[in-house]
Amino acid sequence: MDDHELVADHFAGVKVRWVASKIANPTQPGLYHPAQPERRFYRLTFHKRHRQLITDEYLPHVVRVGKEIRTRNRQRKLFTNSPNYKWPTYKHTMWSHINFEHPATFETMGLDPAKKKDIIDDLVTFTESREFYSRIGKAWKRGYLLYGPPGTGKSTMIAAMANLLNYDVYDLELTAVKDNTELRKLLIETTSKSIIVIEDIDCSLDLTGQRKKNQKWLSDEERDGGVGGGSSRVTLSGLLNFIDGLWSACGGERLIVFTTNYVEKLDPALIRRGRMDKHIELSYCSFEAFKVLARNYLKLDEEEGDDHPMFATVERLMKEMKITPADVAENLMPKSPLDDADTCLSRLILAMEEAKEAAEMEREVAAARKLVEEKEKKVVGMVNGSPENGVAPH
Ligand SMILES: Nc1ncnc2c1ncn2[C@@H]1O[C@H](COP(=O)(O)OP(=O)(O)OP(=O)(O)O)[C@@H](O)[C@H]1O
Repeated sequence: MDDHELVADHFAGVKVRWVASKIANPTQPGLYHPAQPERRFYRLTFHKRHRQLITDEYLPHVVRVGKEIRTRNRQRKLFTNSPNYKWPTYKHTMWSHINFEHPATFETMGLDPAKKKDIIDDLVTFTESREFYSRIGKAWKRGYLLYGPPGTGKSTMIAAMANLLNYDVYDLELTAVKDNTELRKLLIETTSKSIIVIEDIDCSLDLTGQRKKNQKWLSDEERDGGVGGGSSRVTLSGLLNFIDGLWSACGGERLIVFTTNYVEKLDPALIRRGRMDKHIELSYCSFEAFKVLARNYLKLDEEEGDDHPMFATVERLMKEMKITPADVAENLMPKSPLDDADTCLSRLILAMEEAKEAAEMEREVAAARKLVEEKEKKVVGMVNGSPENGVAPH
């Protein structure tokens, strides 16, 4: 607001007026008195019969909405503990950061609409549940496990989550963490309204549940599944403490997201509900997901987007073979200024047909190999005279 500008507002049927004012500082700057800044303030006027409403409800409302606007407008950050990122920071912290500017949104994600809605609803409900969490005595946090083959959109979804909720992202590189103590320190430095991400959790730690028992020469931490190879000594139990302890140690809303290509490799303790509350499978591209991508990449309008003549072929091929959203996206990407929707769709169809042929060929080769192996077994059985494996020699 400019000086002396008047702004009217309405709250619960009551009209109030705000005026921006300032008071110049009366003290003259001198040798021992540096110039003081003027004092700025807002004058709020309303009828005195509304005093109760204004002090009890309106002012808290203004503060809350102000905070929301500030959060919405703030520049979000991507923090990382990776030793490769070394930007100078104002004060030394364990995280370095850059501005988070990933453009992914749920609208642009190729995902089945029902699944998309379910995830968005879950996230929005979480952010609006501060009182609920406090009432049931749980820390205000939620864990998501994103799993599926490479190129199905796990990282993209994390960016879409951050953009939807206006959260910062802490990309935790577990292999760069020295030990459990350092893990805890990193955790304590994270702020509210953030997503803590551990990508490819199966590669970061020995989390298979196959603890290295009977190896007496190993330290407790190494036996417990500490990261091997490097200098990190983060263990599975350290990570479990991280997830559980974090929430009790830090207030404010936080999400923790793990991604993996091999969900079956993970220790069940790590992904049980309560730690990873929502498990989301990201899989090969469905026809519904393809339509979202086609609409975005080819700039088809709503009507054309569901109706392009080549879509029927894509739909048929999608039933006969598997293709990741990443491969669909790559094929739909124009490769020259002359590429139009038909060119991009033809390229995608060709790629799908080639991939289907290659998969069929692979299946045939595998079947032939199996046949040869069975024949070899039979011959060996005949030579050894085993009646189970083949015909016994006369
Ligand atoms: N569901 C999707 N919707 C839109 N784009 C996608 C989707 N999945 C993948 N992509 C595109 O493919 C690229 C790779 O996707 P992404 O990195 O999110 O996959 P990922 O599942 O995290 O892979 P990885 O397991 O290898 O880390 C992205 O840059 C994005 O453009």
